[in-house]
Amino acid sequence: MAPNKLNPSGNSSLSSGSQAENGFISSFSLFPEKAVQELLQSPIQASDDHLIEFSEALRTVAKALRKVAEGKASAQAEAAEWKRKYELERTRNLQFEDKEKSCPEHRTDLDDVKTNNPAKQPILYNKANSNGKSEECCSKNGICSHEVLRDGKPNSNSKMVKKASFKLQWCCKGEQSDQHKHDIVSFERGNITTAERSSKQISLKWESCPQTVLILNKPNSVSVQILCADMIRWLRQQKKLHIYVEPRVKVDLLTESSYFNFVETWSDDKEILKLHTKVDLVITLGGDGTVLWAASMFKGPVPPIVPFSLGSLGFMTPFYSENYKECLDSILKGPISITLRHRLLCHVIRDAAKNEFETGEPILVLNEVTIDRGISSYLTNLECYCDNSFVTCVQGDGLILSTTSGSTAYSLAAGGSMVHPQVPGILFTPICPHSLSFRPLILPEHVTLRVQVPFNSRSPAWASFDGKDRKQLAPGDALVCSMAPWPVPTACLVDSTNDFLRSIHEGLHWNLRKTQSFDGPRES
Ligand SMILES: NC(=O)c1ccc[n+]([C@@H]2O[C@H](COP(=O)([O-])OP(=O)(O)OC[C@H]3O[C@@H](n4cnc5c(N)ncnc54)[C@H](O)[C@@H]3O)[C@@H](O)[C@H]2O)c1
Ligand SMILES: Nc1ncnc2c1ncn2[C@@H]1O[C@H](COP(=O)(O)OP(=O)(O)OP(=O)(O)O)[C@@H](O)[C@H]1O
Repeated sequence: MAPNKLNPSGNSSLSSGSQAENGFISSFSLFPEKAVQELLQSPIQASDDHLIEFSEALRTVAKALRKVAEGKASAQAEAAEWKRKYELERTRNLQFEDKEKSCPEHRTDLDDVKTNNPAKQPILYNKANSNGKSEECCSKNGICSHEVLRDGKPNSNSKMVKKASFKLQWCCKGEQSDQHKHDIVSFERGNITTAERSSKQISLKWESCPQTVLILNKPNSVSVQILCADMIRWLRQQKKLHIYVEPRVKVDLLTESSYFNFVETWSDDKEILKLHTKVDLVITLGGDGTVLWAASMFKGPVPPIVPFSLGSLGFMTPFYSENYKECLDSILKGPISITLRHRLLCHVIRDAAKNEFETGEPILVLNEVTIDRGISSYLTNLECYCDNSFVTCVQGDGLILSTTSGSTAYSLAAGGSMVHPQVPGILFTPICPHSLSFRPLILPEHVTLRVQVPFNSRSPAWASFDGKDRKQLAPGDALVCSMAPWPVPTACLVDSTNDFLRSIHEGLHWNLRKTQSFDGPRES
């Protein structure tokens, strides 16, 4: 039997099987094949026309739906941006109000700062010191936390030590400059906050001595445990510092010796939220993962981090543990060259939520947020919007939204460019896109990105944050992401550029090639 529209395979046994089950088909089987085809010719053509009409209608509906989704995305992105701005402004206002209450004579100058009067910005205010002498708080080439910290309310907890004050300075090509200093970085009570991002070399100078250090260890490492105990003894005996460790580390230390009774920790995870108000300096003992862990503990401002390398790669860990005493000695004296590593603030927005504000806690990432297909074998289908514009639909294994610090991590493996960590920007890197023309992008730091799992997606997507905390994104859910106002200040061994270049040379053997010899053909 030849193939035809009713029986494309031409398989007669199949059609006879159908006859038994289906009276409609069996009535057609009484006609000869040609007659059946003639009979069906005109209705099938008609139904083809209907199909064409129907598919055109579907296309129009899809277009309209895309428009609606774009409108919704743009409204939600705008709402997220306004929420971020509102929260930032509110925090600042509360801090200013606190200060005004505790120090009403500063009202005029603070008002100038509040209203961004550039003429008044560089100098915060002067205040009589304990000897009655006038003391300038903020010197010419930087901003300092001196006054802010000195004015802080006395803490009810007698064990609490006030945070050390410090001054931030930055320079361009070796020259110090205080231009834009209040636009770029500000801090209240010793917490660093960025209003805009700086691309200059930044140096931190202590105004008073650091007194409290938090040490974070990579787990399950004997060498880290030994180094940590040794470092704590030295910091206590030689530097008279207060020391915090994680509860698990304190247990290990006490098992070793009751000498470590003085080491402080926390019993309730809520106390972690207040750590930034107590800690002057964070020391990490591990690899890049421990720096990511340290950053994740601070949901707002982050104290300066000194990362010691006890891992295999160490892009963010420039300090060698062998000479930790000299390193810490010089860091505690200052000044320290620092890299302000920008973070991304991510919100998962559930379609079931009635509005943006019903969604879960925002998540901060230092490297990247990844949206991938998880265990599903289907292509991801992710609609991406940047501010109010449709960017593209990602069809492939997924998408990485990375900071410039994370550009040497997962994004690099997916074909993204390596970017100096001090460059402000968001990397938009597809993972195995099923399209030859999908090249990675680098977007400016001020944009809000939205990645939406469309309702017609064949499977859910999965978001993970610095390689952790996987969350399912069901069809209709979205992830909104923008640059966070709280960078992670990490101490540099030399400076941010030297450290970055050293890490790509040593860590990745970047552009390593034998030099061509002079011995050979050359231009005459
Ligand atoms: N295919 C990949 O390259 C791949 C896959 C998954 C996760 N990752 C990365 O691992 C990170 C989590 O790190 P972890 O230590 O918790 O997990 P991990 O122990 O699996 O280590 C992953 C590796 O990434 C390196 N790394 C981390 N941050 C880096 C950075 N900013 N620059 C260069 N290398 C970096 C680490 O040194 C480590 O060698 C994620 O944020 C992601 O960037 C990479
Ligand atoms: N204090 C900590 N508590 C819990 N987990 C931690 C802590 N510090 C690090 N981790 C986790 O342990 C894992 C390994 O840490 P890290 O990358 O520092 O060491 P590593 O794997 O030996 O280094 P490298 O990746 O350079 O070889 C990471 O996933 C990190 O998130």
